[in-house]
Amino acid sequence: MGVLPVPAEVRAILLDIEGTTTPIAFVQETLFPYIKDNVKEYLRAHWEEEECQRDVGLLRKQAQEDSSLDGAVPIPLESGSGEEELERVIQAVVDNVHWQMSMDRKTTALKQLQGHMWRAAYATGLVKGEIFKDVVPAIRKWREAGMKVYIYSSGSIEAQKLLFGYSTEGDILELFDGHFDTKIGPKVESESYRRIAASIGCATNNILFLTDIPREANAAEEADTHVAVVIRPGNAGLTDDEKSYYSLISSFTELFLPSST
Ligand SMILES: CSCCC(=O)C(=O)COP(=O)(O)O
Ligand SMILES: [Mg+2]
Repeated sequence: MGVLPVPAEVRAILLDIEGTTTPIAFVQETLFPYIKDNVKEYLRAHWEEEECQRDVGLLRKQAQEDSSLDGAVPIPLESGSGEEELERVIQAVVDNVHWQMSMDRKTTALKQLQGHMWRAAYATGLVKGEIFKDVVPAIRKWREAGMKVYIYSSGSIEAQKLLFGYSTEGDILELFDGHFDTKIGPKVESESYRRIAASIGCATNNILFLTDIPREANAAEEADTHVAVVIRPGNAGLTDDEKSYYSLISSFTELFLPSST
């Protein structure tokens, strides 16, 4: 590690969040416990709202797709009215959310609900999005050098905007030219990177993707996107093969842009 020259053809930097811009500990020890602790109350309070019903509908559909998986939790339709019936369905949603989270599933259904639930946590100041110190100054420099900067996270776009809008560095949403989540496709599938390039309006090799997860780096690379794996405190260790194969950085300041002499 030290200095990583950015290929001259790169026009856009695509950033993962957890383990890249943000400590894994913040996601695992602050954001996720908030969901586990509050999901039942949230569902009770918002059940009649259209957005909540859409989220439950997505979770129910996902539960049907997951029905053959070990430990899968089905979500029944409400049959009839009454407090007891409502509680039965809400409990099934809670159990489903807990089950998905126990495996750190990245389903769009789970991520949509999480994004909606975090709104109150950020807006009331209970939670502030943690950002590594090198991130903001580096992105400012990249942008000054004419680079476009995008986010691609499994967290929903709404959750991404909350994290950066209410961050330890203030509201830094202006630093990003756009956001992508799993609605464009999973991060471990190369087609997602082709779709992102098409959406940005560039070729896949005009993009440099920074992530902590080798499987994601591999998918991006298969689509001919440049990649670097980010080593941050608390990230999962890499194998020796991964360490020697991928370009590695431990701080965004290690990226060297051709025009930043
Ligand atoms: C952006 S909100 C919290 C992040 C999250 O829910 C998640 O699953 C992290 O995934 P990433 O793709 O950013 O590693
Ligand atoms: Mg990550």
